[in-house]
Parts: sequence; structure tokens; C-alpha cells
Amino acid sequence: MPEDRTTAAGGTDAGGAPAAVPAVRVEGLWKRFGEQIAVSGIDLTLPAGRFIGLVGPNGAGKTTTLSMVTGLLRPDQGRVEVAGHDVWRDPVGVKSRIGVLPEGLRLFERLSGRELLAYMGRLRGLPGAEVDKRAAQLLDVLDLAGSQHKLVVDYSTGMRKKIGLAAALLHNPEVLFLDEPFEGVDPVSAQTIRGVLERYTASGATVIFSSHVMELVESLCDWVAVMAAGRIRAQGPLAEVRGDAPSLQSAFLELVGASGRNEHESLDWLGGSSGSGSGAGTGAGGAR
Ligand SMILES: Nc1ncnc2c1ncn2[C@@H]1O[C@H](COP(=O)(O)OP(=O)(O)OP(=O)(O)O)[C@@H](O)[C@H]1O
Repeated sequence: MPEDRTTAAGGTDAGGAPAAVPAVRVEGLWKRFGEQIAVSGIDLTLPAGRFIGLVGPNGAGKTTTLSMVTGLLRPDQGRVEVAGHDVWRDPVGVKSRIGVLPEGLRLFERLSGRELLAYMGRLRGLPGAEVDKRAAQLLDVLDLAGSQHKLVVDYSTGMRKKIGLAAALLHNPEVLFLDEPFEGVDPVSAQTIRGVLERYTASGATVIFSSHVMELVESLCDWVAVMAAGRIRAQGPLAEVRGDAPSLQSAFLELVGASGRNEHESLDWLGGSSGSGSGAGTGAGGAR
């Protein structure tokens, strides 16, 4: 991985020279769903060539943010640039430079894995022979070669993630967005995906992925943005965001205001030590 030379604000490098074009620049981004504010006027600068984690608790606004950044959801307000191109003014310019593995990935179920990649490659404008070559290599590396003629509808959760990843990588995008790429994936497949992503970022490309698994983010990412209740609570190099905390997990709990939260008293009926046994209706003052 390259040495960090970008300030947390993403403005200049250590020598004061202008920083390279960031992978993503977000300014004043808002999204409401009725009364619910999902994303609350966030600013975000994610440098290129990094392995970036967008972390936050359930409902923090990660998926909504990624959907707006990738042009899948129109913001109420704000600006988004990907690799220097405005997502809403230059949608084709942006979409040709990105790969997306969205949450709840919908695939063409009645195609085989191989056919799906052939179709996606042609949609991306790649010549047939090139699609064939890249598809064969991706299927091989992702350990899907043996299932390439199986219909996608018959794929397992992990296989779906892997074929979705292959489709997102086929055109060799500059920036790859992944919403919870490791959810429902077994450790062997996770390791395979991880290897592919590490190889991809080592060549200078950017991976931006959302997760609430802190250990994973800590072991993979060199840059993180922490989101809670629709706002960005911290962003910067992993070591900077972690600060003096023993782990990203503790820093995260501190940042999202969940540190030291103790709810066990409201569950005093739960488990063997409560003395209330398995019977219903014993109440808080049950036999002790
Ligand atoms: N289409 C929608 N209609 C109404 N509310 C929505 C919609 N999409 C998201 N929200 C709300 O916006 C907030 C942010 O949701 P979002 O899915 O972006 O969070 P998240 O950080 O991705 O959560 P998770 O980790 O649980 O997937 C939540 O309160 C959610 O209920």
C-alpha cells in the first residue's frame, strides 16, 4: 500500500502540493424519506488508491450514501464527484469508471454465471474475445469455474456475491463500491474475495466498502469513514481514526456514542441467572 500523504481533509499532501483527484468527493449531501433523515448534509473526501471502509451501526445511512454516490438514488441536495466527474451531470462518465456490488444484489437469475459475465461484458462495451478471457480468469480466481454453467438462481449466497463481484470487476473500474461484500460469505470464499480485492487495490485502484464488522475493516482498510445517524463522525487514515483506542471497535463505540451502554438491567428476566426459569409470567420478582 502507498504511504499516506493525504491530510484527513484530503486537501494537500505532506509537501503542500495539491492532492490527486479523490476517488469520491461529497459535499452537503442530504436524503430524507418522509420524516426520516437518512443522510444529514454530509461532506466526505475519499482518496484514490486506497482500501476504504464506510462503517456505521444499522440504519446509519451507509447504503443510502453509497446509493447516491453511485448514481442509483437521487440526493435531495448536495454534490457528488467520482474520480473528478459529477455523478448527476456526467452519469455515463461516472458509470464507465465504477463497479458496484449493491446490497440485495439482483442478478439475471436465468442466465448461467458464465452467460451473466458475457452479457455484462458486452453491456460494458468490451469486445467478445476480451470478455471471454476476463470472464474465464475471474471465474477461475473466484473459484466459480466448476459452477460457471449453473443458473444463477441456483447459486448459494456466497456464490452470488462472487459472481456479482466478477461482474463489477469485468471492465476494470477505477473505483469499486461494495455494500456489505462479506455478509453471508463463508471464511474460504471471504479469503478468496479478499485476495482479489487486495490485488486490485495494489494496482492503484480504489475499493470502498460498507460494513459493520470492525475486525474486517481494521484488517483490510487503510482509510475509514465512520457514520452514525446520517452524519459522518470521523474520516481519515485508519490509525488516525482509531487514535489511542485499543481497536477500531472501541474507537467506533466511542464515536457512535454506544461505549459503556448497559442495557442488561432491562433484560433481567433473560438467561439462567435471573432465577425466573423458563416459565412465562414469573415477573421481575420471580422465585430466587
Ligand atoms: N427507501 C426507504 N424508505 C424509507 N426509509 C428508508 C429507505 N431507505 C433507507 N431508509 C431509512 O434511512 C435510514 C438509513 O438507512 P440505510 O439503509 O442507509 O442504513 P445502513 O447504514 O445501510 O444500515 P444497515 O447497516 O442496517 O444496512 C434508516 O433509518 C432507514 O430506515
